[in-house]
Amino acid sequence: METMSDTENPSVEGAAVDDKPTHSGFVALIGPTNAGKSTLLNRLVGAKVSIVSHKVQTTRAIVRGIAIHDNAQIVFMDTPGIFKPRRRLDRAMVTSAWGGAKDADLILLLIDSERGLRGDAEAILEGLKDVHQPKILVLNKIDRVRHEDLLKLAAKANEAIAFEQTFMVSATTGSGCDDLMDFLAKRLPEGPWYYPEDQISDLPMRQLAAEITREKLFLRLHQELPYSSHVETEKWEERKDGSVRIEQVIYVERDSQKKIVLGKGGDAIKSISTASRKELSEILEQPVHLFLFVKVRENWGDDPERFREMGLEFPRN
Ligand SMILES: Nc1nc2c(ncn2[C@@H]2O[C@H](COP(=O)(O)OP(=O)(O)OP(=O)(O)O)[C@@H](O)[C@H]2O)c(=O)[nH]1
Repeated sequence: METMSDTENPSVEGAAVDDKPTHSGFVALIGPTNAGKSTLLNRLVGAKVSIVSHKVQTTRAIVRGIAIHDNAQIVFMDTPGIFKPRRRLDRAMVTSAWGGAKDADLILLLIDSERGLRGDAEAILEGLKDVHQPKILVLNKIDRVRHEDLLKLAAKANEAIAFEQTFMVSATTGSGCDDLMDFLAKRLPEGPWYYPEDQISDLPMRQLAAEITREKLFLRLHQELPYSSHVETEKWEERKDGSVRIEQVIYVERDSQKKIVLGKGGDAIKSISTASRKELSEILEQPVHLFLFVKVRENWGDDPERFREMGLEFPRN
């Protein structure tokens, strides 16, 4: 793998092979839950770094995907959904999301154009007024709405905030995504790249592996399981034969949830495990032996230790 200090890597010197200057920077994706942030991130980065599921509030900690487009390296910060906080964990997520926005070079506000500005979107627009970075509006799910409604929505949002640009995209079909990337690549400041070219995510592998299992868990059980479940990778053992043994614990809050995760005769856990193992071995390009355990841990949503593990700050009030 090339490193930033590798003199062979032309980007380190601030100029790419064709002598055009390199650009790089951080882009925060902000938006109400279910706006499609994870789907868009996966499309733009071209590799799975975040969870896509039908369940709201799947994204907890900030994860990043890195896209290379023309001479630019675009580092995306996928923020947790911003919504009205109830529990402490929820409040930490909101704080973390805004924190992410303030660290970024550019802010992308992603709106589900079918839902428009109702509910959380309005609160986010309000919050964005205090954020000074350049803001870009991205209307998503354009495959679901009429063009004239899109134009009305764009006008309304631009009345509330002075967006530098408005894009209309569909994260699922990819429509409009190239234009967005062209813009971001040019708009980010000139400068050397932050990460080696072949690095797609700076999420530690253990955490990425936990995210993958969590995704399978939600995909399989999204009707029955509350989003309060959590996956941790406890052991990671590279073996001489080139395979890896991974042990993960799925934490739930109640015994009844444990039964759901296990399923009848272990059906559910088996299929979650198979799906996760398959994807992990594709990503890691090595055979994976995956062992899943289910444990009940009550009120983990109020446990400071969990916050630390997820890279969040425990709120004091
Ligand atoms: N029709 C359509 N559906 C989309 C599009 N983008 C995302 N979706 C769907 O919208 C739902 C939510 O997408 P996610 O990417 O999980 O949304 P998110 O903003 O990351 O959600 P949180 O993690 O809860 O913040 C999923 O069912 C996606 O398949 C789109 O462009 N068109």
